[in-house]
Amino acid sequence: MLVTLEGLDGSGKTTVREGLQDAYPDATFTREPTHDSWYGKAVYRSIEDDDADSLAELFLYTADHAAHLSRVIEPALERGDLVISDRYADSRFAYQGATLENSSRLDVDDPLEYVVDIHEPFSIEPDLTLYLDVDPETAATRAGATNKFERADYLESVAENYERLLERDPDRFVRIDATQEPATVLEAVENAVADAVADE
Ligand SMILES: Nc1ncnc2c1ncn2[C@@H]1O[C@H](COP(=O)(O)OP(=O)(O)OP(=O)(O)O)[C@@H](O)[C@H]1O
Ligand SMILES: Cc1cn([C@H]2C[C@H](O)[C@@H](COP(=O)(O)O)O2)c(=O)[nH]c1=O
Repeated sequence: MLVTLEGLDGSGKTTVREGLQDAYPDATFTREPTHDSWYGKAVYRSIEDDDADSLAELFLYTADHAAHLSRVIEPALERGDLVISDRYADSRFAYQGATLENSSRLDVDDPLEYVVDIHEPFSIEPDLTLYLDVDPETAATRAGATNKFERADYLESVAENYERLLERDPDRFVRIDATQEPATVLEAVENAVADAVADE
């Protein structure tokens, strides 16, 4: 089973992941951008570059996702592991959908749909996606505004895209109010994962 954690920067994904590691010690925990591949390193170079080409950046993230799937996710799912990924394809739909909406690099009506379509032929849809819901101001403050994505005005557009994704896929997403105390957020997440595992 593939479970993904999604949300704005600073929404608390890392905090939740650490709690889930205690509850599910045998699960495969992973993340995007990946931390242990040259594809992920290329993505982090792009994140640090305020002038990065937005279209090139989309394909860097997508290349990292392709390698992540073949090297980590697919083998773990084939072993029968519970796989929990801190960010996954929805981050691309929401973040690069927002970046490309405000750029002249792509001549399409709906950048979010374009990014979804790119993934369709090769990616795997998660069984469950936990959306840690915080407002953009709280997200930017918590994240510390250390890179170009962690600005409240940009995160506003990203949050709108996440709302579109939740609307189009209500059975896959579970919305968690991530402005609550960390322990309450973790409890809600653990309950949602336990329900999904029990239903499998
Ligand atoms: N529920 C919460 N209430 C208040 N503060 C929180 C909560 N969850 C996390 N934090 C704090 O917010 C900051 C960001 O949390 P965390 O690193 O878990 O978020 P993240 O979603 O992984 O961020 P990023 O996407 O930027 O890596 C940390 O200082 C963390 O202690
Ligand atoms: C996977 C992915 C991530 N991003 C953005 C979101 C963050 O601002 C950075 C790095 O993520 P982290 O969890 O804070 O380490 O990258 C993105 O724009 N598109 C993606 O597909």
